[in-house]
Parts: sequence; structure tokens; C-alpha cells
Amino acid sequence: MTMVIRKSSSRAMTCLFLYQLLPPTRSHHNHSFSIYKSCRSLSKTPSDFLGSIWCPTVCAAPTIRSFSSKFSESNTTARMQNPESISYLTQREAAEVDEILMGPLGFSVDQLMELAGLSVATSIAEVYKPSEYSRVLAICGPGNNGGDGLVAARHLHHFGYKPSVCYPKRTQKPLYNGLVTQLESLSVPFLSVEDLPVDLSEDFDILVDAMFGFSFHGSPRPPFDDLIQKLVQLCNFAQNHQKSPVIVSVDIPSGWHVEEGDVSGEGVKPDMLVSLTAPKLCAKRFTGPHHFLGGRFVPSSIVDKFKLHLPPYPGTSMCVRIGKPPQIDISALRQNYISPELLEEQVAADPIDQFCKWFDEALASGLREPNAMALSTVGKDGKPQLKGAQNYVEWVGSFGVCKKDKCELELDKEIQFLGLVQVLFMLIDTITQDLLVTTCHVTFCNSSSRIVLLKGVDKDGFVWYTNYESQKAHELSENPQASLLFYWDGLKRQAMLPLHFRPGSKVHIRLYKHEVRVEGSVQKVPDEESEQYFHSRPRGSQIGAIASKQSTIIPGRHILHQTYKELEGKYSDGSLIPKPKHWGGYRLKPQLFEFWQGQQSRLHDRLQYIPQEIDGKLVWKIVRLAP
Ligand SMILES: NC(=O)C1=CN([C@@H]2O[C@H](COP(=O)(O)OP(=O)(O)OC[C@H]3O[C@@H](n4cnc5c(N)ncnc54)[C@H](OP(=O)(O)O)[C@@H]3O)[C@@H](O)[C@H]2O)[C@@H](O)CC1
Ligand SMILES: [K+]
Repeated sequence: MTMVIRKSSSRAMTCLFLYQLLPPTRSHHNHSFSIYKSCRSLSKTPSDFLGSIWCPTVCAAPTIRSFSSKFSESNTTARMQNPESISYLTQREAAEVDEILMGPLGFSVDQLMELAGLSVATSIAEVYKPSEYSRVLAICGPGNNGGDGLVAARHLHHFGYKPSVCYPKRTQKPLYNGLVTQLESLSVPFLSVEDLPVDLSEDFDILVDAMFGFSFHGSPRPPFDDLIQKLVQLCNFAQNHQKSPVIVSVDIPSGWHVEEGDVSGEGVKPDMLVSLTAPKLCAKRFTGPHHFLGGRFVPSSIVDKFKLHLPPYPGTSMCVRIGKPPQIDISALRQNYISPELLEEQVAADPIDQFCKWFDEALASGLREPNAMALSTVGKDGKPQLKGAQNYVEWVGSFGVCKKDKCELELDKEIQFLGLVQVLFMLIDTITQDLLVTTCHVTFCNSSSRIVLLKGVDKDGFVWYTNYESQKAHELSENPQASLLFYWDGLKRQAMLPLHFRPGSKVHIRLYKHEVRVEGSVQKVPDEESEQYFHSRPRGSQIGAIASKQSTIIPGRHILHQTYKELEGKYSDGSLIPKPKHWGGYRLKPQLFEFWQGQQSRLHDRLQYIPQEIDGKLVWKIVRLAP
């Protein structure tokens, strides 16, 4: 086996990460590997490196992907939009849109403000989770921009944040008085400028800048000049400190020229800008990570009149992202789990009972589709090792030399496998060019995985239904061993109530995470069982099962619709839809269970159930694995 790698110019030892998906052949001599990533030069001994080999970031290196924002954004609510292709309004146009909306188009200011404030709150919630960014200060100005801030504060309260409001120049109009009363009735604190701490970074996680919008002109007058300066100082503070509050500007970063932007270069630099109705020209100068558009009320007459190009709002969302979400390194994503310990003596003796207990908890936590499970299968050449062994082998050796501009690694054994090979690292003495240590991690992965839905579980095993001509069915016919994986994140567990629990006292809810892996052999369920389940499904799903020749290549989606429509017509009289022969269930008979529970500092619980026969009876032995 030959490994071709790029040579480092460093004279110290070099650690390299490589990987390659081997082509599906059975002969494995002289395969070449391509480099995935080379990391910085290191001058440690080989054993130092071996000590760190199983670090998860190292293992994850070949599959690094980019994820968006400070937390991953919910499904489709914030789509990427190209900022080049959208419209920006002048100050005059913004005011004109305002006049038309509230004149001939019949809107009231209250309505627009409510929708604008809701958009601001939902944009914030898209990016900054209340669990991390709960303490919000909305600084509200004297005009409608300030009104948007008051509305946003109310919605944020209902979303689970803890807002406070600084509203130094109150407008004495029924609309604004009403907004203040609403917040007061929710016990949202109002802070005067004097009440504000000198350093806002101590007390707040999010600062909503709702001082001025598109009617701002000239230079800010007191007290807003000082308030804007507080935000500017925070931007400077943020450059030198890890954690500082984020600034969210409503429509215009306050103090910026509505068209020219931050002319002096010394103004507020918000992390998020929520443009309302349509972005104003100054938004072109916004360089922060999160630009959203809100105010989902623009009718087509306005769009046509002002030739607006605005991104479409996804689904029922009140906001849409403009531009790409910032990219972060997946290896930096880290979550600390806190759960009560999972102890051997507390779990059920029978793993099916334990599974059902956790499944019920997942259901009670309101998780969507807790019956969704990853089903992994292998073809006939796969060699999955059941009974506790993981589905990979590892070998470490000292072999090979580094030649001129490539390194060759001779493996001393013939290996028969198909799948993924990761070379976790190799050490090269760049003076002698010797390969000192190479560690490879081989996954027998002509396996394939997909999500299926669990449709039944009992002492006989786990049942799901599918197409008997699909890839998984093909693999199961060649090799009936399979693995199921359940992943239940965000389970809620309530603390025990104290003996003398008084209504109104607090109950702390903890979030935790479970995984269950089940391995075993798979058989088709009896046809009558499949038949019975097939007819219990909605008629649409029954027709869908006939229409789709699963895993075959089709020329386009229209074929599915066409076939579906034909079948729908055929069975429109309500007659029995016959179950296709190629559709039915499988049952996995468990041979191994692993219950995993996330714990702090990665000291997770892992309990395995291994079947043993004692006096002719099946007994499950429970063992604990190091995390
Ligand atoms: N489609 C839409 O149109 C929608 C608009 N919406 C929202 O309305 C916003 C526009 O609101 P707006 O017109 O009330 O003006 P805004 O910018 O809040 O401030 C005006 C106040 O600031 C004052 N002020 C001005 N300059 C100042 C200075 N240098 N220093 C100190 N004060 C200064 C000014 O006082 P004046 O100078 O007039 O005495 C006045 O009191 C818009 O950006 C968006 O957020 C959404 O709610 C719904 C849909
Ligand atoms: K603003």
C-alpha cells in the first residue's frame, strides 16, 4: 500500500491527517491516499502523539464542515440570500413607503410596529438562544424605531428572555403609553440612563439598539449621544474580551447616516442588523455577521412601485437572513451535558424495559419523532464485528520512508476490506525522512445508513417497514446483521419536588441527552403482519409506497407525481389498495444494546447489555464502558 502525501518543509516532526474512501474492490495493495489536512509542526515524541490519538477533534478532522452562526439555525427559517441582488432604499424612499403604507394602503402605525417588533424578536431568537443570551437591554429612542424596540422587548419576554428597557424620552401618545403599560404588566424593568451600569457588559447579553431609524438626521443629541457612546465602547471592549454583549440594531445602527453609514468610522458596529420593510442604503456598509430582513407586510404595489428585490420569507417566518451565515469550525461546537448518573444498579435488568423507559421519557419531553432511528446495514463483503467491538480496526506501526516529495508507506499485511481508511496521524522525522509512527483507523464501511421509523418494539425485537427492493433490503438479504441508533437530544427531566412544595416555588428543569445503539440480526416480519400494518397507514402513504420504486434512478420528481396521480385515480372509489409484494417489515433481534447518556466534561455513561446463556436461559450482562 502506498501513501502519497505532500511534504512539509519543516525540519521538525510533522503530524499529518489523511483520509480516503477506498474504491470498492477486494484487492488492497498499492492504493494511494490523498492528504486531507496537515497540521502544524510538532516536536513531541511518538508516544506523546499516541496519547492524544483518540481525541474527538482529531477523529473528526477529515469530515470538518462549516456550520452557521453562534448556534445552528432552525430548519429553513433563515435562508441564505445574496446581498448583491437586493434593493436598498434612500431615506426619502423609506419615508415615502411609510406614507403610502399608512395612507392609501390603510395600515395603522400600531400594526406595522407590532409586525416590525415581532420581526426583530424572531431574528434575535434565530441566532441567540435564550439559554445563553437571556439578559436583554432594549434602548429605545423617541420615534417609531423606539416603538419597535418596545414591541420587540415584549415578544422577547414571551420567548423566554429577560428583557429590561431604557426609554429616556417617552412619547406621550396612546400607542407608546400602551406599549409601556404592557411591558410593566409583565414586570419588565424600566431603567433610567442613570440606573444603567457604567459597563453594560457585566449585566447584559444582548443590547437592542432601537434609538433611531430612518428619520435620524444630524448628530445625536443627549442623552442618546452618551448611550451611543456606551455601545461604541462595548464594540471596542468586544475586540479584547471573549464574552461581551452582542448589539442588535433595529433598521439602522443608531448614529449612522441613513444612506452613507458610519461616516466617521467610529460609530456603533452591531453584530446583527434587522432591516425593516427593505434595507436602507447604509445597510450596504454593515459588516457584522447577521443581517436579517423583517416586516413581512410589503404588498406587491409597493414592490412594483419601488422596483424592490427582496428575499422571500421562508414558510411562516417573520424574518429572513440576508447574505451568508458566518462559518464556524465544526470542531469548535461543544456542548456540556448534565444528567443524573446512570448507574448499573438502577437500570432495568432487561434492556427492552430500559429502552421503553427512555423512549417514554423522549415522548414525554415532546421530542419530534423519537421513533426515528439510524439503520446501518452492510453488504456481503462487510465485516461488522458485533458483540461490543466497534466497527473499526486500528493499527499502529513504524514503517516506510519519506522520499523526495512524497512519502511511501508499506503496510506489512494484506488487508481485505472495503470502506473508509483514516490515517489519524503520522510522524515523520524531517531530518532523516523516516516515517516513525503511522496510525490508521479502518472502518468496515461498505455499510450504509439511513433514518427509518420504528413501528414496534417488544421482547422479539424492533420492527420497521420499508421497500424490499431498496438498498437496505438488498444489503440485509446479503448480510442480515444491522445496527440501530436512536438519538434523543434535549430531554427534559424535572427535579424531584420537595416534600413541602408550595405553589409558585421554582422547579428546575434539566436538559439531557440519550443515545441507544442496538445491534443484531434482521428477519422479514411475516407477510400478514406487514399486510396489517400497510392497511393501517393513510391511503396517501399506501399509494406512495406503490408509486416509489425506492433507490432506483428516476428522470425527475414529475414521474412520482404522475404515477401517484394515476394510482390515486385508480383507487378513488375507496377500494382496498393492495400491498405491493416488495413492501414489508423487518424485525431486528437484539444481540447487543448500548445505553449512552451525556455527562459533564465528556465523562459520559455507557452501559452495554451483552446476552449470556445461564442454565439455558438468556441473561443480559451489564458492563460499563469508558466514555
Ligand atoms: N415602513 C415603515 O416605514 C416602518 C417603519 N418602522 C420603524 O419606524 C422607523 C422610523 O420611525 P420615525 O420616522 O419615527 O423615526 P426614528 O428614526 O425612529 O426617529 C425619529 C425621532 O428621533 C428624533 N431624532 C432625529 N434625529 C435626532 C438626533 N440627531 N438626535 C436626537 N434625536 C433625533 C426625532 O426628533 P426630531 O429631530 O424630529 O425632533 C424623532 O423624535 C423605522 O426606522 C423603523 O424602525 C416600523 O415600525 C414599521 C414599518
Ligand atoms: K436603531
